[in-house]
Amino acid sequence: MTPRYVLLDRDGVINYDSDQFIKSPQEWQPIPGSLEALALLNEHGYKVVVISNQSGVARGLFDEVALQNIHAKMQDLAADYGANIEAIYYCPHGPEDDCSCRKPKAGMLRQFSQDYQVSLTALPFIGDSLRDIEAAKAVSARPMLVKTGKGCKTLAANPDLNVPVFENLYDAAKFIVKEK
Ligand SMILES: O=P(O)(O)OC[C@@H](O)[C@H]1O[C@@H](OP(=O)(O)O)[C@@H](O)[C@@H](O)[C@@H]1O
Repeated sequence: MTPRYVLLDRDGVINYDSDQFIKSPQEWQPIPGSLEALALLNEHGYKVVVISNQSGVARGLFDEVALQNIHAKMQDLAADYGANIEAIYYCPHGPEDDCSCRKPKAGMLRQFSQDYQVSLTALPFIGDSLRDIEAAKAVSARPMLVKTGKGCKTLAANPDLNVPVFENLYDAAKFIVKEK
């Protein structure tokens, strides 16, 4: 059976976000229910892929070793719930770097599609920011907004978004797995 995928933003969706960035494993703390959400998706045949902007690298706030250590903690805690994150794509560049991978550009989504030979059309992409939604729409994926992280601010600033909105990742995961 061809595996199905769900794409996730990281900060503000899986873990608490911070205006000071998430700079270390100690600062990476899961949002309640998010690790259970990963397990729920896996149990229903969905593989989970993270798509994340990490401009803190370009800003010199942390290096890629620290980022790898953060992701090792995320994977370890997910495994404690029987969940697995299939892949993590991140953009280490800053707003001024004019790269092709920083959301709202869709470079990371396209790279995933190429790596896994998976169509992005209608693929769920769960995020908390407008740039997550825009990146999804750029490749005809299926944006879904959560109200955690920057989600409430995103909703208030963009009342006509016309995307499904969920309280949190667990509610979004329940919605996805209930679909045929
Ligand atoms: O939500 P994802 O993509 O997983 O990661 C977002 C983070 O990389 C950081 O993105 C920054 O945006 P700028 O990169 O400064 O525009 C700020 O919003 C930080 O608060 C936030 O922690």
